[in-house]
Amino acid sequence: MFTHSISGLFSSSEAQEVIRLSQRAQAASGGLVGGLHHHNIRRATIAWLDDGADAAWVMTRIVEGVARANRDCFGFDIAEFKERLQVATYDESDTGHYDWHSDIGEGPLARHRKLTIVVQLSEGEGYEGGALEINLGGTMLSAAREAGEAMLFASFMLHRVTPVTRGRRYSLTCWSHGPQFR
Ligand SMILES: O=C(O)CCC(=O)C(=O)O
Ligand SMILES: [Fe+2]
Repeated sequence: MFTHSISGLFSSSEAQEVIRLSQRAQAASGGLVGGLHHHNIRRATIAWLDDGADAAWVMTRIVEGVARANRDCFGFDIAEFKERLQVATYDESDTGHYDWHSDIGEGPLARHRKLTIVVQLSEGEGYEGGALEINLGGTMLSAAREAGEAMLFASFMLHRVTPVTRGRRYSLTCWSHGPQFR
């Protein structure tokens, strides 16, 4: 299997705190970091968590979760975390979504992505739609919706976020890197 979930990687108050840190990062940069992706494939606002002292615990928790899951389940050759933590906001106002895609791409970083981890930051009752789905080739796996739940999958797997039809969904995404799959 190329997917694995971790229940309660963050508590719901920790998830709230991550949202707060991302809003502060965005305010500090005049809202321009990452910015708004507004096209047919993806409609979301992106912020990157700075690695200042009060956000360092977030990365530590992610690295621990990924390392444990990789040891127990994936066994991938993972060497580094080369990208900052991404907080995405999908809003009802523009039916935020992310169509089917793989996280492995042409770029110097995207080429070396091995494992993707996505953490739910919003409470599942706070929005409708906005489901993170992973295509297992015929069957679909829906990620748990409670705040703090983590879903990990091989970065080459197709996944999507269905349109948010009510409320707002925040998610935290991080990629780990290593030698290209072969
Ligand atoms: O927000 C999510 O649940 C998924 C984000 C994602 O797939 C990505 O940033 O590549
Ligand atoms: Fe993705």
